[in-house]
Amino acid sequence: MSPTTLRIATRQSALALWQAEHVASLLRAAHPDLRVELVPMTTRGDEILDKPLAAIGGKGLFLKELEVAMLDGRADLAVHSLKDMPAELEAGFALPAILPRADPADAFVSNTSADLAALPQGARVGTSSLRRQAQLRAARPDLQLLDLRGNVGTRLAKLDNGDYDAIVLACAGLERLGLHQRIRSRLVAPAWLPAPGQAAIVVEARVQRAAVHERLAVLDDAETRLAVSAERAMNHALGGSCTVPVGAWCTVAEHGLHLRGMVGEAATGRLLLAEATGTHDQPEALGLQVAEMLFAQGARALLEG
Ligand SMILES: NCc1[nH]cc(CCC(=O)O)c1CC(=O)O
Repeated sequence: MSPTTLRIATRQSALALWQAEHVASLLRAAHPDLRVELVPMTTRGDEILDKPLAAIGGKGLFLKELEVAMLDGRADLAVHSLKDMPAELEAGFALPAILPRADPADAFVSNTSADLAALPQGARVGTSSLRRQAQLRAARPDLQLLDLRGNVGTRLAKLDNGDYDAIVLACAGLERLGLHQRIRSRLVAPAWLPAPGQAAIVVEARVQRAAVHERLAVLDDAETRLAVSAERAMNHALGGSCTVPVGAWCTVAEHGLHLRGMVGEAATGRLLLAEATGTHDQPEALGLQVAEMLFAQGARALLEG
């Protein structure tokens, strides 16, 4: 029997709520008979704001409570930013819908400088992402890199407060929150790589709930699924977690896929880069191939810190 109500588990940050509401309205439009409700909740990851994510257990912290709600029957699905998902899904869960990707670029945000090159010598840049730190260090070894965690709004407030000369955020998140005007310049591939899965919103549900999957199928974007499958396969092969600086960017053309991958070292700004092309039917094989190329360049030493 097809469900008549779908309850969406979501975190309560402004970005998470926007994304859950976005999925809800797409579902209501696709299925006029369906009731769709949000079930907002707080996760461990939202509560611990004073420590780097890597030190407190990583990305799974933002998912656990939402997955428990699905297991308990308090929610039917959960909406996430794909880049916040661990490389490996929890057993019994699937991603029945991957939405069309937004702008995957990172954003340079500053009240004083127009872009990275314009920052004064020794300027203070805030980001807790090791991937962003490594690429900042590579481009501008002189910069002072400072930790910065919290929701998008919190990070912007700390910038405006004068704690930093610039910060780096995802363009997609700023656009969703109506903060497009905060983007001073875009940090774009191939010179700057986003996180695997950046700018893709995904819907998670229990594997066994086939009727829920049927309702969600209409939201799935085949091209985005191909691109992020390659990026996530690469990240997974590299042992990907948020404790390692990994960037990935896959483009999809009629004749095939093109994947670029990066493993970096935040402390030195050393970057290993690799790229390869593959076919539409084997995005994971392409991800593995680029991971192998990075290992051949010595990625293991960087990944093991
Ligand atoms: N780590 C938080 C997070 N998770 C997803 C996004 C942006 C939206 C997306 O990538 O879909 C952000 C904010 C940021 O990195 O600036």
